[in-house]
Amino acid sequence: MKTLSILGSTGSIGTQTLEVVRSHPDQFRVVAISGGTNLNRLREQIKMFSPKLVSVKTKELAEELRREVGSRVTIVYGEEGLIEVATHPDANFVVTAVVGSIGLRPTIEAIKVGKHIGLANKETLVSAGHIVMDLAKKHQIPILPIDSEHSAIYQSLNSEKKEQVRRIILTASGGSFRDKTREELRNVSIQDALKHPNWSMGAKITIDSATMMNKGLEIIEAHWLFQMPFDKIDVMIHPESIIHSMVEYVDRAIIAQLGTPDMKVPIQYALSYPDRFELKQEPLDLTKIGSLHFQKPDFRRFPSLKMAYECGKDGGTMPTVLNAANEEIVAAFLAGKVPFIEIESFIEKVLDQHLKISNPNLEEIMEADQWARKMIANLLK
Ligand SMILES: NC(=O)C1=CN([C@@H]2O[C@H](COP(=O)(O)OP(=O)(O)OC[C@H]3O[C@@H](n4cnc5c(N)ncnc54)[C@H](OP(=O)(O)O)[C@@H]3O)[C@@H](O)[C@H]2O)C=CC1
Ligand SMILES: CC(=O)[C@@H](O)[C@H](O)COP(=O)(O)O
Ligand SMILES: [Mn+2]
Repeated sequence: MKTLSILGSTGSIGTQTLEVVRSHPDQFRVVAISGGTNLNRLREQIKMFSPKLVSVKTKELAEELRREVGSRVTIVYGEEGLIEVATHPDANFVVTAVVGSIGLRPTIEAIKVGKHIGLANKETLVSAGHIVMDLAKKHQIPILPIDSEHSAIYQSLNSEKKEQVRRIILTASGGSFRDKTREELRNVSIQDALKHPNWSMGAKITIDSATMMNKGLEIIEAHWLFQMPFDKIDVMIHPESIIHSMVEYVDRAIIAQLGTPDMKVPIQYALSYPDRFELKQEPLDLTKIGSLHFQKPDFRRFPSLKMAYECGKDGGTMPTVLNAANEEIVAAFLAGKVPFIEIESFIEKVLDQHLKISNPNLEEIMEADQWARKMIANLLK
């Protein structure tokens, strides 16, 4: 039986993780969950899954929830609350489905106390991949990818020798505005940006898909998860999101994982690994789809991709700053403070001013993260 702590249980990945748990009650039990501000969803989840520990974003929300649930559930809050959820002694597996680099410290603490990790929270690896992967190696902790592309790669690598991999090919839908020129991006609305063509996801990642920063973050995520150099990680636009990613081997064989766009597949795979469990879903019928399409991405159209490759290769605190600046400017876009077309130029300005620290420790990572956030705030004034 896997006993789970779920960081971000009220979000898109969190709720789908709980659906997987519900369909296999004999395999999984929920021990601890965390949400941010969505108390209604947490109330439902407490009723349905009876966790021992629940974390929320603020002290006030914790007090409100505590009054309702009494002593049968422990309620905690803030970053320390996330860490308590991630390290709960009764859990053996942590699903990191919180959004943003706030997931970093809880993931690190979970690894230190021996929890296996199902990782959806890509910002953690982008921000401090070297620290997280070194710790996982030291404590012999498996990090199972939940991100659909990385799950596809994990399945396609199938324990073949790393030296025999020629390249990883990450597929990308191209996001909400794939066929628009940069000129046409000038007047797009928040609502339009939030309409992903294939996936229903949280707001932040949906905007990242539209700028293709999501793919940029995924390049860095793949670098750390699979220990691949950046020149062996390619991106290919594939509008249908049926091929979730591929691995090309030295003999030119390409192995891919396919499926309808449904995050329950990679979530369940991470939870059930090394087994596979039944998943009730319409089967993929390629004869109904008929044809699949592929394009090379244009770096001028999607400057986030270029920035991500450059920051990944530069290393040190550059990816940390890229990620934190992106989180802040996407939040500003979603709050109506900045037009979509300007997202990348804000990030570029912050990167230009950053004095890189090579091989940063956790404290230096946190400082670089905070510095980038302040820089965006100043630029927005
Ligand atoms: N959605 C998807 O299909 C995919 C997502 N991912 C990755 O998974 C992660 C989660 O994405 P997604 O589920 O879409 O995001 P959502 O926005 O749907 O959910 C985010 C979760 O994080 C919580 N949260 C946000 N801020 C805080 C905070 N400051 N403190 C505590 N909790 C917080 C939210 O709580 P609340 O809502 O209660 O405020 C919610 O539970 C991201 O890193 C994303 O890149 C990767 C692949 C696919
Ligand atoms: C479902 C998932 O893993 C997302 O990261 C998805 O890949 C986003 O789609 P894009 O390919 O548009 O970034
Ligand atoms: Mn993805």
